[in-house]
Amino acid sequence: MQFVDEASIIVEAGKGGNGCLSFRREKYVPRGGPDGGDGGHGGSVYLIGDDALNTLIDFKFQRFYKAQNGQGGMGRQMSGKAGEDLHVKVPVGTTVIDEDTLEVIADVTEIGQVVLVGEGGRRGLGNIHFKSSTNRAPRRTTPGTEGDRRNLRLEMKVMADVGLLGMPNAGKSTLIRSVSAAKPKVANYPFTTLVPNLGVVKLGMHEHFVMADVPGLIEGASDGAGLGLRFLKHLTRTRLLFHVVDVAPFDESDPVEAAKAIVHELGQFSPALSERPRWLVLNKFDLLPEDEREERAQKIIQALNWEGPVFRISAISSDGTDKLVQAAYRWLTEQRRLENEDEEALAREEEMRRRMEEESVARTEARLGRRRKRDDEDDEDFDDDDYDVEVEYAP
Ligand SMILES: Nc1nc2c(ncn2[C@@H]2O[C@H](COP(=O)(O)OP(=O)(O)OP(=O)(O)O)[C@@H](O)[C@H]2O)c(=O)[nH]1
Ligand SMILES: [Mg+2]
Repeated sequence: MQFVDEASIIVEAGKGGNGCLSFRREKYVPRGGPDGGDGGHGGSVYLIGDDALNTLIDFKFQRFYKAQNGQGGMGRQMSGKAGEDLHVKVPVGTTVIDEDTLEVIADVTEIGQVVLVGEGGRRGLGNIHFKSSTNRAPRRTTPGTEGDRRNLRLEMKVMADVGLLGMPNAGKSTLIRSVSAAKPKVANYPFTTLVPNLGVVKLGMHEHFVMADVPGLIEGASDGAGLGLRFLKHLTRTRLLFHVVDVAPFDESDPVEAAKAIVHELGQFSPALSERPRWLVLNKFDLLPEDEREERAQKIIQALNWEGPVFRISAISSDGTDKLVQAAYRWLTEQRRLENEDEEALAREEEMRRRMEEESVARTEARLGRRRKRDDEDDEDFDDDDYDVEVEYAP
């Protein structure tokens, strides 16, 4: 799954300091010569690639970046201090675009890569420079020039490694809140999540993976019920799916039926996606008395003929979530290693992508057919063009 994380910022380099107009004034030295010093150059703004950052979220809170102005020149031939440069850290993988000309200024692809985005203003010259044989008392100076000011758009493509799948209210957003810094809205009603959310799950300094929370699915979604299946396509590029099941729905609906419905909808939407590695994540165990838990788990596992990994968690109290994300991280790392080593695995992955693309084309065609039939219906929901989603951060 590919999300585009975006931010708009303004960078402003420092103004150059003005040159100074001054004459020597000392006792016993009448009519001293010019001694106005130069201004200092304005500080420049640079972006620098940093691998400790994974998202552009910080730029939503701070939009304005200004380097220091150069100091003005002073009497007694003293130059002003240059303004300090400003280095703004951006995640590796950031594309920098001039928002006014839409020109791509740079792709930050390496750690420590430095990109000049705002050049500091030039210093002004003091009157000391303008002394000549004909003019011994020049009153001329030059002003410092303005620093560059630019509106920049930062864009970063984020791939989600793990996608969450489940009924509305299953606790998907609660899970992502508990294991990452993302804070999507959580509420006890269906369809709380309306747009996909991304969370970066950190396990250590450099160990992390990205998890995507998408709106819940319900039975009939493949025919357009609820929010439909359009969000599922965002899961097609994840490596691993967590099927989150609420083991104790508050409306006392049957968790087994709910779990089956998801598997069914997934198969309807995309046979290829339903072959993606998937783990069963049984959630809200805290709501069951201890002596009923295992029985409930077994019931769901058997009804689904489930043979893959199963995790029992309580997203709200973070019970079992550490184990889950650690297992996922190990699995993802192993998977990447295999893919790097094994050309066959790579080819399988390519083949899977190709199939998903074909399916997507077929779905679009089928929808167009349906649309022609009922063209009075609201077809906004069936827009296939929103493949790239802007990442939504909760405030
Ligand atoms: N007791 C308990 N409640 C939970 C747990 N996980 C989630 N909930 C509650 O279940 C409700 C739904 O949680 P959400 O995280 O919003 O569910 P969701 O799957 O994101 O729902 P949609 O966005 O509507 O698809 C909220 O009231 C949560 O507080 C849990 O482990 N235990
Ligand atoms: Mg949600």
